[in-house]
Amino acid sequence: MTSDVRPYDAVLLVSFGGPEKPDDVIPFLENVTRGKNIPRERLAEVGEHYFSFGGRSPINDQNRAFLAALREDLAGAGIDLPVYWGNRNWDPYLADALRQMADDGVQHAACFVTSAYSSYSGCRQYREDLAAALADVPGAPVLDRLRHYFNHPGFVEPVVDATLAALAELPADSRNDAHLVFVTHSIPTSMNDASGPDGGWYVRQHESAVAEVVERVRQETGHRFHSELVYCSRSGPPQVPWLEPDVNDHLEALSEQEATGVVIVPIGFVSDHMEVIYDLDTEALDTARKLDLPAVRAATPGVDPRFVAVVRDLLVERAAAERGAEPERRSVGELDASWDRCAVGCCPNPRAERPAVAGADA
Ligand SMILES: CC1=C(CCC(=O)O)c2cc3nc(cc4[nH]c(cc5[nH]c(cc1n2)c(C)c5CCC(=O)O)c(CCC(=O)O)c4C)C(CCC(=O)O)=C3C
Ligand SMILES: [Fe+2]
Repeated sequence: MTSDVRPYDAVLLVSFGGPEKPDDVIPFLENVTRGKNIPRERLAEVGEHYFSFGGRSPINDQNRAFLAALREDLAGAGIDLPVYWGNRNWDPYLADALRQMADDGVQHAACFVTSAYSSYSGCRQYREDLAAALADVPGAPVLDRLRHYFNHPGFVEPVVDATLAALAELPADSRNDAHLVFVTHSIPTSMNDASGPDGGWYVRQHESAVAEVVERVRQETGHRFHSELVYCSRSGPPQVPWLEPDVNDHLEALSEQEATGVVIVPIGFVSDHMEVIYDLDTEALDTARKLDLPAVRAATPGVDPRFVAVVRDLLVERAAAERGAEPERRSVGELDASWDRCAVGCCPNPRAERPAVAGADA
């Protein structure tokens, strides 16, 4: 039975954090954008996205649900480990979680980050913020980071099922020529060019996940759908190039090409973040409506039991590797299972170097 998790004595869920009431919105945005080159107009605009949902991001509730499901999953597999939760940008902060862990005598924790892909924003920035939190907390545990899971079957399978379910919701006569529009968070092209150990991994990992979902949808439906990888939530000054096309521009192009319908698959997001409920459900679906283009947004993995079990699989896998074994590393598609420790210089900070945990140099 694969329940040996030595040397780990805790799991830490590491996430972004989000505001929970209107008064939180501005301080949260200040936390996110400190030291970043984000125009004031963009900040005001993003603030309005949060205010239009009552000043409350869905992300913390998503993480609470994930924590509950994860505790149940581990207990069900006979793994008796405490699970903690800390965010980069909002309460409960990473340092709060580490303080609690130190008080509880935790010595060696495995971190699961709610970002599936490699980039400075999705990887090293979390590792830096964990290092900064460690520096604030005497007696905090040693931290390892569980590997990227964009190509773990427990992530890919829920996305496939969600895509099939969304396809079934399209009007029957628009289904066969529908496009699968895979969406992820845009980042500066320079950040993609530098992502992973030798560059380009952010897009490469997405393309591999997309290809695998499209192939599995073909196996299920007997039909290879048109598909594209596009982007949402661009920020930064207009003269700085970010990954394109934007999902709204892409929908317009599809409409001009007389596409019959689209399924919007938020492949870059593990749960319903503000980007999903605003940038996709509010803005992109509105664009599609104006274009008279039938569109359905596919669900995110959220608390799908297969996705929750990814944490356990990676925990058991990494624990075995730390004990010197050679565990099976599950992955699907053309890329191998991702690395356990990021190489020195992996996903570099575009501004200034800061200490980071859990790298090859740790
Ligand atoms: C790759 C990536 C992910 C996915 C990986 C991961 O999940 O971590 C992600 C997630 C998220 N981004 C989020 C929110 C924001 N991101 C911003 C700004 C930025 N994101 C960037 C990239 C990413 N972001 C970048 C390059 C910037 C520019 C500033 C900078 O260089 O850092 C801003 C500032 C305003 C704006 O400029 O839009 C906000 C408010 C939330 C919370 C949502 C909620 O509340 O539900 C989540 C999960
Ligand atoms: Fe990295």
